[in-house]
Amino acid sequence: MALVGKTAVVTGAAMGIGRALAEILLENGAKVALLDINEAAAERPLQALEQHFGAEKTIFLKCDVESEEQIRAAFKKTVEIFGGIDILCNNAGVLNETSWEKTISINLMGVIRGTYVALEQMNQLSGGRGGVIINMASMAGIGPLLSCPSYTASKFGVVGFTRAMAAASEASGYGIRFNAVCPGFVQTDLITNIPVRLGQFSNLAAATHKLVDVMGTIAVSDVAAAALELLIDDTKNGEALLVLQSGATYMQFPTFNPTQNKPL
Ligand SMILES: NC(=O)C1=CN([C@@H]2O[C@H](COP(=O)(O)OP(=O)(O)OC[C@H]3O[C@@H](n4cnc5c(N)ncnc54)[C@H](O)[C@@H]3O)[C@@H](O)[C@H]2O)C=CC1
Ligand SMILES: CC/C=C\C[C@H](O)/C=C/C=C\C=C\C=C\C(=O)[C@@H](O)C/C=C\CCC(=O)O
Repeated sequence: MALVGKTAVVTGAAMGIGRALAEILLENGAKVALLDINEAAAERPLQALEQHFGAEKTIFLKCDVESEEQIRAAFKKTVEIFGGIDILCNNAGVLNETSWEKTISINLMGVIRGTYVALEQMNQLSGGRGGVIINMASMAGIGPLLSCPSYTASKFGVVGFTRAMAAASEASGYGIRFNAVCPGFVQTDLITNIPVRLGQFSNLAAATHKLVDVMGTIAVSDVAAAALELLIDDTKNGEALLVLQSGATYMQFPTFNPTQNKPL
């Protein structure tokens, strides 16, 4: 899908990966609604994006992805201003093993909430224009990160939800592609203060720091470039794209023969 003239919504867009997603979408000709719970953090990046791409191309909407009401209001405003929604990047996420219910509510339920509300606007079966939904998972959605079981569960959930929605969309004719991005460690605020974020698993902080050292970190622009590939390539649906220092790799998952219930 060419992005010129399209409208995108990015959650958690005030900083980090979300901000980079907004930037690459604008660079490729889309209009972008930046949604975030943190209005103050969005102020400067928004000014910079407005200066660079034009004030008419961006809008900031305060929105907590834990609230279906706020998501619906933000999407409605986006449609009023930009005329529709073609792309949703469910990106907002936290790492907090102490408030693990919140981690699940934002990282997994936030993706599901955002998707279901977006379907109201995007689903071709209900008058929408179709499009693409990108969900920000993690390498911890492919293999377990020992120091963050709840975070890992949230990201496994995001990968599973994305793949199931992709199949549902194809079978039903929503006209929407669904893909997940699974980055390794990325240079953002989320990988600071790791011991505090790990809560009862803070004894595993050293092992996690060691993994960061071994794997290295990637830049937010690497993640945005991977997301762009999934957005523009119309053949991609139900993919989980692992993004590491060594490059991006499409994950292979086992397939099952439903009649024999064993791996093909
Ligand atoms: N930094 C990393 O190493 C990796 C991050 N990810 C994922 O990428 C996504 C973005 O993370 P980063 O940019 O690294 O984090 P970040 O902490 O730099 O940015 C997260 C953004 O989400 C916003 N946010 C948090 N809770 C929210 C809520 N309830 N509603 C709306 N916005 C909310 C924050 O205000 C912030 O602007 C997350 O889903 C994260 O799990 C995935 C793999 C690696
Ligand atoms: C503290 C957590 C910070 C950020 C979370 C973020 O989403 C990044 C996750 C990055 C890595 C995920 C690792 C997943 C590990 C696994 O799959 C393990 O089962 C395998 C462990 C190591 C493989 C790497 C290696 O040593 O070659």
